[in-house]
Amino acid sequence: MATPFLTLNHIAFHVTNGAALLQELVNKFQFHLFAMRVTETTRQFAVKKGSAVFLVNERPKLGVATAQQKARQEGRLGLIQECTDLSCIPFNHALPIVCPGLDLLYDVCTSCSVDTASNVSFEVEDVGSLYRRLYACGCQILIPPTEVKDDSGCVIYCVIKSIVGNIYHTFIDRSRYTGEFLPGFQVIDSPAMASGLAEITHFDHVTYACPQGSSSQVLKWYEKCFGFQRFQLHEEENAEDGYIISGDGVGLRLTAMQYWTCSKVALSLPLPRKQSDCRFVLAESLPGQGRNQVDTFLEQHGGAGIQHVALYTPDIIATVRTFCCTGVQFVTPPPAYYTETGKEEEIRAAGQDPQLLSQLGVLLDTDVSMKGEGRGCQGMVERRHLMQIFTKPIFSEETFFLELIQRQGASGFGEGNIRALWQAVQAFIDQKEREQSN
Ligand SMILES: O=C(O)Cc1cc(O)ccc1O
Ligand SMILES: [Fe+2]
Repeated sequence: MATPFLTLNHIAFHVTNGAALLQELVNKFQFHLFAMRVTETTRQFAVKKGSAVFLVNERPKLGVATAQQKARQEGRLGLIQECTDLSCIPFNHALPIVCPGLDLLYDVCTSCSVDTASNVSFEVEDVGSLYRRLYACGCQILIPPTEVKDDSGCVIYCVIKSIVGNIYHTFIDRSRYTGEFLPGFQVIDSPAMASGLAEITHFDHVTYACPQGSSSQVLKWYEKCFGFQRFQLHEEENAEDGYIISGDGVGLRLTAMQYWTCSKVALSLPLPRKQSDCRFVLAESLPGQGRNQVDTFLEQHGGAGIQHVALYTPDIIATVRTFCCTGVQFVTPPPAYYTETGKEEEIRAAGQDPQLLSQLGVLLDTDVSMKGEGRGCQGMVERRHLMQIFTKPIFSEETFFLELIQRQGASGFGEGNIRALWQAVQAFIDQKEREQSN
């Protein structure tokens, strides 16, 4: 079976209060609200920054739907006011329309009772053939290929369930659609906020929190169904075990995978294959290491799911500075991180200011490798850098958070950063638990 070419279209949330998450993404993370769909029972908001698009799905208000349907049948109700109060949207734009149809479009309602990021949606060339492949693989199909049209054309999409927790995937062929987002959405003509000093270009990776021992099965499923391939995060990583980081309170196994995307730059034959920009990381805790953030996620989320999404920024310093002013809260790395032997020199060698990084809580790791070795010439040391920071959880539970990442040549993850990020998240969770028990 030919490997399907995928392009990330959007990542969708399912939340109880869509307007609150919208506010957070727009006001704090400076995403731009560009399309929305409001029905009698549900609201869907699409926001973007660079090529990173989030879709905020508000859980349908089923009680309201039933009462309203009844009222309407009895001729007691015209347009429904209750669900269309969008006064919290920080833009002046035309009053929202009430679209026909009660359900969410391009998604399904997740059974998850807490707020969650649960759908990674891809653009594909041929939904029909992908659907046949997925059907043959025994995938659970939630919405078979379905056509949706509006004045700008039509798309075909299907939705399938991943084997990981509450994660779904929507596959969309939008080759016959010229609109901004997807049919059924009202495009919002609001000026994009100047991205200014907080530029995000794309999603760098999506990390799933998985139960212990499940990563290899998940990897096999994604390989079989979508042609994903293993991606090595670290040169010392073992093919069977993944990248294991343990000791000093850390007990983490990471396994990464990537999909193939068809380069849109040159569509000449042979069909160009390009590694995806966005990778998938499977994170599981190691046995016997005590309480930890992956298991906290599984407990509070009610099972496996998307633990975090990493947003790529070409200037992490400027982005973190801006986000601190807009009210984004970041976890604090262990203070010892910046005073470790050699860290200051390492940061300086990367062209960064150690004091500034420490003030902002940005982590920097270096991947050192030999270049030109074994070819008769003298090996040269090549240093590639990686800077990262994690936000505090976005919802009220210790579940989903965002990451900012800037890569300077390094394509994997460094152990120092993973340890420090783990400890930073753990310190936050432990502190919150202490506060709650007092
Ligand atoms: O960043 C990642 O995708 C992996 C990761 C997960 C986690 O729980 C803590 C640190 C870390 O680097
Ligand atoms: Fe990450």
